[in-house]
Amino acid sequence: MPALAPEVAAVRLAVRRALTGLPGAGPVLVACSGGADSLALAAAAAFVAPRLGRPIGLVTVDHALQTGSDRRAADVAAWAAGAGFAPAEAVRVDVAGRPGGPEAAAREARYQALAEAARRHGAAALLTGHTRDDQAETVLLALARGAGPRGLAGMPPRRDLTGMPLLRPLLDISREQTRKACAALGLSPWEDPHNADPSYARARVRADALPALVRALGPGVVDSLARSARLAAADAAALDELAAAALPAASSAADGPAGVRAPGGGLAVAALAGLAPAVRTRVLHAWARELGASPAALSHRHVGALDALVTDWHGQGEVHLPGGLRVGRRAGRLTAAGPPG
Ligand SMILES: Nc1ncnc2c1ncn2[C@@H]1O[C@H](COP(=O)(O)OP(=O)(O)OP(=O)(O)O)[C@@H](O)[C@H]1O
Repeated sequence: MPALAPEVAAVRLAVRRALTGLPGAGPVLVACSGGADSLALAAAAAFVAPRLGRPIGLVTVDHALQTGSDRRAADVAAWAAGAGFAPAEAVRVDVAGRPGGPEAAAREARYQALAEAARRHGAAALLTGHTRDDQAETVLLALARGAGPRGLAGMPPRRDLTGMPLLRPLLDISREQTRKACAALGLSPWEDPHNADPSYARARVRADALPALVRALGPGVVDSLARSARLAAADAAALDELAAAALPAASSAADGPAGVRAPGGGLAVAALAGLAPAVRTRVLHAWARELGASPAALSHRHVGALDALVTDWHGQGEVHLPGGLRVGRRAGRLTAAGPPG
C-alpha cells in the first residue's frame, strides 16, 4: 500500500480536530468552489466525517458571473455525489443589484446561499477551505486599510453565520499543502480566474504583495502574519469583554442607580471618561449598534466623533450616525435621538 502523503494526513488531521465534539447530529456541509483549498477540505471531510459517525454534504455556489460557471458547479456537484456526499448540491445565486463592489456582492450572495442550504439540510456546521495563506492576505489587507486589532485578527476558526456555525478547519494549513494533497489524491482543482484578476485587491496581494514580502523577509512571513492574527484575536476578545461589562455600567450610571438599562437611555460621560481609549471606543461602537446603526456603515470616523463628545468636548453639535440617528451631549450624558419619522 503506498504511503499516505503527509499533506493528505495534515488536512485530514485538521478536519478531524474541527469535527471532534461538534454538537448536533446533522451533516456537516462543505462549501466547495472546486478550487484546491475547498477540494482538499472536501476530500478530507469525506474521509474523516463517516469515521466520526457524522453525515456529510457539499454545496457549490454558481455566481453566474463567467461563461461555463454552471458547468463547473455541475462538475463539482457530480464529483461530490460520487464521493458519497448527500446532499451534493449546486446552487445558483443572483449577484446583480446587491450593494458594494462585485467582490463584496458575490461574497454576500454566496454566504447567504450557503447558510440557507445549511439550514435547509439541518446541518450541524458549514465548513470553508480558508487557508493560512488566505489568513495572511486578510491580515495584510487589514493593515493596509489601518484596521484595529479586531480587523488584524483576521478570520476566526469558528464563527456564527446567521445562526449556523461556520468552521474554517484549514487556517493552519498552507495553500501549497492543499495543492499537494489534491495532487496526491489525483484530484484536479479548478483555477478560479478571479484569483488572478488584478482588479481585485486580494488577487494583487496574492500575486504581488505577499510574494514580495516572502522574498524580502523569508518564507516564515506567512506563518508570522497568521500568528499575529491569533494574538490580535485574543487581545481583541479581552477588550471586547471589558467593553461588554463597561457598557451597562456607563448606561446605568446615566440612568441613576435604580435606573433600568435601556439602549436609548444614554451613557454617563464621567463613566466613559474613566475608561481606557481602546475600551471606550468599543463601548461607543457597541452602543451605536444597539441604537440601530448598521455595523457595516459604522466607521472609525463615526466612533471618533462620538469619542470626541467625551474627550474633546467644546460644545460641538450632534454626531450623525448611519440610519438617521443623532447623538448629543447634555448634562453629563450622551443621549440619542432619531431616526427621523
Ligand atoms: N463558489 C463557491 N461555492 C461554494 N463555496 C465557495 C465558493 N467560493 C468560495 N467558497 C468557499 O469559501 C472559501 C474561500 O474562498 P475564496 O474564493 O476566498 O478562497 P480560495 O483560496 O479561492 O478557495 P478555493 O481554492 O477553495 O476556491 C473556499 O475555500 C470555499 O470553502
